[in-house]
Parts: sequence; C-alpha cells; structure tokens
Amino acid sequence: MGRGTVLATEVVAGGREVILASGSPRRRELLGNLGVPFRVLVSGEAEDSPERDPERLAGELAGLKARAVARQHPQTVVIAADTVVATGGELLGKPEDEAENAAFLHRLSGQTHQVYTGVTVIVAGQETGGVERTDVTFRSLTDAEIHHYARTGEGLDKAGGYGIQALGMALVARVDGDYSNVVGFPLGLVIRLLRGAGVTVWGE
Ligand SMILES: Cc1cn([C@H]2C[C@H](O)[C@@H](COP(=O)(O)OP(=O)(O)OP(=O)(O)O)O2)c(=O)[nH]c1=O
Repeated sequence: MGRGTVLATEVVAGGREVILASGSPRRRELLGNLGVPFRVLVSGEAEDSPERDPERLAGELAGLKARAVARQHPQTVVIAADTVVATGGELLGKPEDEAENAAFLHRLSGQTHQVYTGVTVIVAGQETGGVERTDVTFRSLTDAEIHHYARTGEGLDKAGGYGIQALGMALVARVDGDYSNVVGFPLGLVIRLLRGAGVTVWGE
C-alpha cells in the first residue's frame, strides 16, 4: 500500500481527531465501538526489527507503525498496534499458506501460548505505549480438525494462524487475560492511552 494512503474515513465527529495507523479490520471495528472519532491511515513503510523477545517486539513494531504516520500528522493523535504470537520461545507470524498454517496449528495444539499486543499513541511528539499479554490454551486438535481449519483460509492474515473471534474459537480451550488483546486491540490499554492523550472515550 502506498505511503500515506487513506483507506477509509470512519466516524469523524466532534472532539479530538484520532488517526488509526492500521489496516486491520478488527482494530477498526473495536476502535469504532469506543465512539472515538477517527480515520484510518497506513504509512505503508515496512516494519522490521531484529528483536526476538515477543513482548519487546510487539511494543517496538507498534512504535514504528505509529511514528511513520505521526511524522506526517504531528498535531493529530496517532494510535497503532502490533500483535505477536509466541510459543515456547518461537514467534509465529502470519502463515504464508495453508501448509504453514497447518504447521502452526500443530505447534499450538494442546499447548498454552502467549499473545502480546503492543499499542503506541503519539500526539505532538509525545509518545506513550504499553504491551498487553494474554495466555491462550488450545484443545488437543486432531489432524482432520487442523486441516479443515487451515483449508478455510481464515488464519492466513492473522498472527499465529487463527482468529479467535471467528471459527478459530473452536480451537481454544481457555483464555487467560484480555480477550480483545488476542483480536489485536487490547481495549483497556487503548482506552487508558487515548485518555492520557486527551481523547474523550465514552464521555470521559
Ligand atoms: C491471534 C489472532 C490474531 N489476529 C490478528 C490481529 C492482527 O490484525 C493480526 C496480526 O498482525 P499485525 O501485524 O499486528 O496487524 P495487521 O498486519 O493485521 O495490521 P496493521 O499492521 O496494519 O496494523 O492478527 C486476530 O484477528 N485474531 C486472533 O485470534
């Protein structure tokens, strides 16, 4: 996507305008639920980091996404997020294809893994951020279940190769922590950071 591409204009009502620096439809929907006026702008700059610690990586990538847009819009509140899935020291990104998605699900089957989402908010050069962690435990999956799910393609655009908010919920036995964090936008943290940047959320 081109630099500075406007993807969509969402609710832009009164109050302080917010830019969501994310192409993720999940983040758009969840931020919309907060009643915050915002529009979506994605920098298109590649985010990369040599960091291998999942918690620090999530925070770092969220910062890179936010800064890339904030440079062009210094007076607007910019919010970005990044989700990283980690299992036993290994990082699982978005699977390349059905076969890799099935391999990811084999890794996650019957195990507890960690989902980290970093959130960064920048306004007028002031940056704040945080990282939320949720532990997700998968059922022990049969090969048939794994291949059935991988074939749906639902996991292809998602870190870890599953979407807990859709059919992927059938893979999950237990969630410890903020559910919205697994979907990619930890609402408690988001609300705290936006309010800290002077944005009104639900009238406060
Ligand atoms: C584990 C999991 C991840 N995800 C999603 C959340 C994120 O959108 C995605 C992780 O990729 P990210 O790189 O965090 O985000 P993105 O590429 O979708 O969007 P952008 O970089 O423009 O902000 O995986 C789910 O929707 N459900 C899940 O259960």
